[in-house]
Amino acid sequence: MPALHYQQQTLYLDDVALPSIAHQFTTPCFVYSKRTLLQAWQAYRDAFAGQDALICYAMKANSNLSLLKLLVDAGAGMDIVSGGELERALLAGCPPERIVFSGVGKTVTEMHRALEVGIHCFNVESSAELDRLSAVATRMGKTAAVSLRINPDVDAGTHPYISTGLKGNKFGIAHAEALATYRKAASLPGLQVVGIDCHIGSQLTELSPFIDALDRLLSLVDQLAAEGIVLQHVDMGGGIGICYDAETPPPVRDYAQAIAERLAGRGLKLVLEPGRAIVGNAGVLLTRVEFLKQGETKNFAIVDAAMNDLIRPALYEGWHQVLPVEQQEGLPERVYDVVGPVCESADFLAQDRTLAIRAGDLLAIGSAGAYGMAMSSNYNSRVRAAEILVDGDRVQLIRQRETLAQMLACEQACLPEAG
Ligand SMILES: Cc1ncc(COP(=O)(O)O)c(C=O)c1O
Ligand SMILES: N[C@@H](CCCC[NH3+])C(=O)O
Repeated sequence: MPALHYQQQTLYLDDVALPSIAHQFTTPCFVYSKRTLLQAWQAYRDAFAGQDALICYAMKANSNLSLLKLLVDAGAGMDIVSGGELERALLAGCPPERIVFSGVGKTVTEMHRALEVGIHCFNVESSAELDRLSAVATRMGKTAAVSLRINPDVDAGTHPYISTGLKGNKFGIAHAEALATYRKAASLPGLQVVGIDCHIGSQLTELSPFIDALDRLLSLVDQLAAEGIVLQHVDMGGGIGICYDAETPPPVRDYAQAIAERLAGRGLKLVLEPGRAIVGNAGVLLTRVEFLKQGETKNFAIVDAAMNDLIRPALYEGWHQVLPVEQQEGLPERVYDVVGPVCESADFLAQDRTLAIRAGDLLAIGSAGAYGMAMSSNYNSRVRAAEILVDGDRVQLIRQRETLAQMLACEQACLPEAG
């Protein structure tokens, strides 16, 4: 049984009817399937079981503590990009030696904390970052394990805003600079060079760009070894893309096999940082239609979720499935833009969808588990949505809806006393 399915015209996530969730928790809210989340994790774990692999879930995709804990308990490491994410990983019980720290702008404070707890590795993205990390580690009397993120200049064929491995992107160290930067890293105090990494983009639905990038990294590994800089691991960054619509991403087993063939006999450990592939299809955004409105050239379904809850359509023209939660018979089908209440024309969740709906109906926005809640904001002073986990027929609140008081607290605390 697929996680999302209709039973007598009502949409269920696993064994839970979605109207009951809306009734209990109101909308908008994110609803996740524990079974789908863990299946996606296990697919990665099983595919790489024969290799010496550390799979670090990229929590930027969804950093809900309860979901992190489920993944940590299932054996996941964590890929983090900030001090905040580090604290989340630790709160979820992730052993520090299973944490890798990515990102172009790590602060002194973040480096200090990561060294203090003893993370597995820093994925360093520039020569200036090497200097800073060396200084922080030396001051603390520690040694920082370092991997250099190399920008392999491979076209990932994904949306330009989520492509990261091209020359024009801010990420990583240029391929041409790689050897010189490794020499520098090897010479600095407080650092131990252990790996090489890349991340060429997100939502890749073909293997060839990953493989091209790996081949470029391995050629560097060989050149470094010839100079006496022997690496222990190669980190291939994020996971394979997911199916939002009609995409046909390759099975992770094929990816694992292609990597295994290339790493055979090299004695290199593998690190991976999948995010979207683990959590993307485990979640839906549940929303209610407030009004139907006929514009001059378009019909609008105005819903209570908005771009502040799910920004992917506005930001990258991300396509998400829209499913009526209760299918109605006898209603006319119309083509709608599904839009939110935010004052932006880009505030749409879907465009040009044929739906048979009425005001008051519930809609489920599909594949909203990754980069949904994690990218949400308070724009238009909207509170952040609740998050709910479904486990078979059980329902668990895993994040309360933010209250207005919570949203206002940081500013209210700065207001001068009345009087
Ligand atoms: C360095 C790094 N690792 C991992 C990821 C996770 O990528 P994905 O969600 O596509 O698996 C990202 C995001 O694109 C990233 O920037
Ligand atoms: N946030 C993006 C992916 C970029 C991930 C971070 N490098 C998305 O929703 O597709």
